[in-house]
Amino acid sequence: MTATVGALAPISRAACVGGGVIGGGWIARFLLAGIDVKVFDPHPAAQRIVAEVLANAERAYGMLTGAPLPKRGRLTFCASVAEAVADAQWVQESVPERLDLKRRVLAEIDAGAPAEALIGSSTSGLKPSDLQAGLAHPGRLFVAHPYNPVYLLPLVEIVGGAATTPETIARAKAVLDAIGMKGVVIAREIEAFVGDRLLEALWREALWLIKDDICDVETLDDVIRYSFGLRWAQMGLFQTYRIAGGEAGMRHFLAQFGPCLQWPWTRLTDVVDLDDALVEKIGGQSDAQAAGLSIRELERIRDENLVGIVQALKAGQGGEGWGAGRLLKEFEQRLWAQAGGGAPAPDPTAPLELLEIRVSPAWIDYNGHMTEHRYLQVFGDTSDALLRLIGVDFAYVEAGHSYYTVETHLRHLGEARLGEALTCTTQVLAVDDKRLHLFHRLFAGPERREIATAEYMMLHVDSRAGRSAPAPEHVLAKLRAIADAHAKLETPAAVGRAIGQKTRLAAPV
Ligand SMILES: NC(=O)C1=CN([C@@H]2O[C@H](COP(=O)(O)OP(=O)(O)OC[C@H]3O[C@@H](n4cnc5c(N)ncnc54)[C@H](O)[C@@H]3O)[C@@H](O)[C@H]2O)C=CC1
Ligand SMILES: C[N+](C)(C)CC(=O)CC(=O)[O-]
Repeated sequence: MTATVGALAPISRAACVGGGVIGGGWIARFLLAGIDVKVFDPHPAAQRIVAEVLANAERAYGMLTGAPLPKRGRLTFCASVAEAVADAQWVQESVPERLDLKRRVLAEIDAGAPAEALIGSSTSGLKPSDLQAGLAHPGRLFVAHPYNPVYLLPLVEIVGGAATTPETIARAKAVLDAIGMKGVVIAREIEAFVGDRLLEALWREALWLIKDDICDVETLDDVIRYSFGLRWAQMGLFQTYRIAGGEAGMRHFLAQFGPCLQWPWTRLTDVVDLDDALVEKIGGQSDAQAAGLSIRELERIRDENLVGIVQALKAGQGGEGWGAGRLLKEFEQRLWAQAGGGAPAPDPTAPLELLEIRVSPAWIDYNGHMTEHRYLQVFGDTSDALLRLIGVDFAYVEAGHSYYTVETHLRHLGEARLGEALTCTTQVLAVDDKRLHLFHRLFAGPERREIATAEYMMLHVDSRAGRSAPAPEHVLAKLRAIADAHAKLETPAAVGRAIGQKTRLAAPV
């Protein structure tokens, strides 16, 4: 992003021990929150794998938000656990799911990390008390169980063991909240916590359905993704079933479907034997379902879909946001608040670069490229970025003043494709005590193809009185500084152009 802020969290240094599927996701999550990360993973391809996950994460963030993310943290690969954790404020352990291995690695982390460092384990099911056994400082160890992909899915189950201090839990929650995650504290430790208890039940049942030839893996996945999978992204199990009880709600639902629990609707108590034949059956059907797409390609498709879902949820509940969408909205507001204000340093040789974003999946129309109203959104976001730069931020608007757009002339010059990087620049053409005349230009791709321009007239308003009003001197001073610098730039040929102008000029023939 062009506009960046400092690290968001109460921490600025993390260590990740294990950089596989989940460790790689944590690394990306921390780095993109502006936190420096040191990594230890003995796998010979660890650096390549982490780089690929990070590239996917950056692509996804570019599509997810136009808010000013912090400057990316520094990534360092280390030769030992001790070197990785030596100055860490948060250490995240993500080594394979084996108690003996985790205990050995956690003992090394505990011995090498500063006394005040938090130590989270990504374990999917081991109890934190079992991980704490033998540690010199067990009070700072807790389970921080994330969901794949860690850089997009916000939930972390925070589970304390017998020795974990309440202060550790509170500090862990504060760090996660600050980096846009949702740390939920699980009241009592239990193997597999809450999420994996539920997933394990579904997984166990699914394996039986495949083994017993009730359906194949693709049919099973279709049953989920065309039905309750869609519901679960926005409401959980209980709220969904409350609605399913009709006007009488949850009590009626329990009365109607409670007896089914006694019927043979489940084989959950039996564990399926994952013998070679079943592994081969599932593996073969899964290969066919993937239709040649690599894991990285599937990850990118998954990420695009998740971005689209979270963005839809951001617009939910009348624009207030809902669930994971509301969390994103609140996170973005904090990012804007942290980035807002500050004296502009106008570069007299060029228009201001105020916005960088990638084309989101939800922005693509039936023509296969960015749909027209998203151009206006990008230009609007660019105007907002300029306003924040001159001090017209949330507090300013809440105090009853703002700039409103009164006229826009948008020209479409080219197309933008899914995932493409967009950059928007602004030239301040003129300023007086009420009016602000701007010219934005939108560029796509690394070669910066100019794909649109927008000329804006904005008016300073007293929003409570509902009429225009002069802007205060501190805002005007910042604007004039930019306008004076931009006065030396060439006025774009399209300024003042009207629709159909050329046709009208040629009409007398
Ligand atoms: N894969 C998933 O969907 C999820 C996994 N988890 C948990 O995350 C942890 C890691 O799982 P994955 O990332 O899936 O496994 P993975 O196999 O993808 O990655 C494990 C990484 O740990 C490294 N490693 C092995 N020994 C090590 C050592 N002594 N020191 C440092 N690194 C070492 C390996 O080289 C590998 O890169 C497990 O506890 C798992 O239960 C949690 C949530 C979801
Ligand atoms: C399969 N799993 C137990 C490792 C899954 C998880 O722990 C959470 C997830 O991301 O599904």
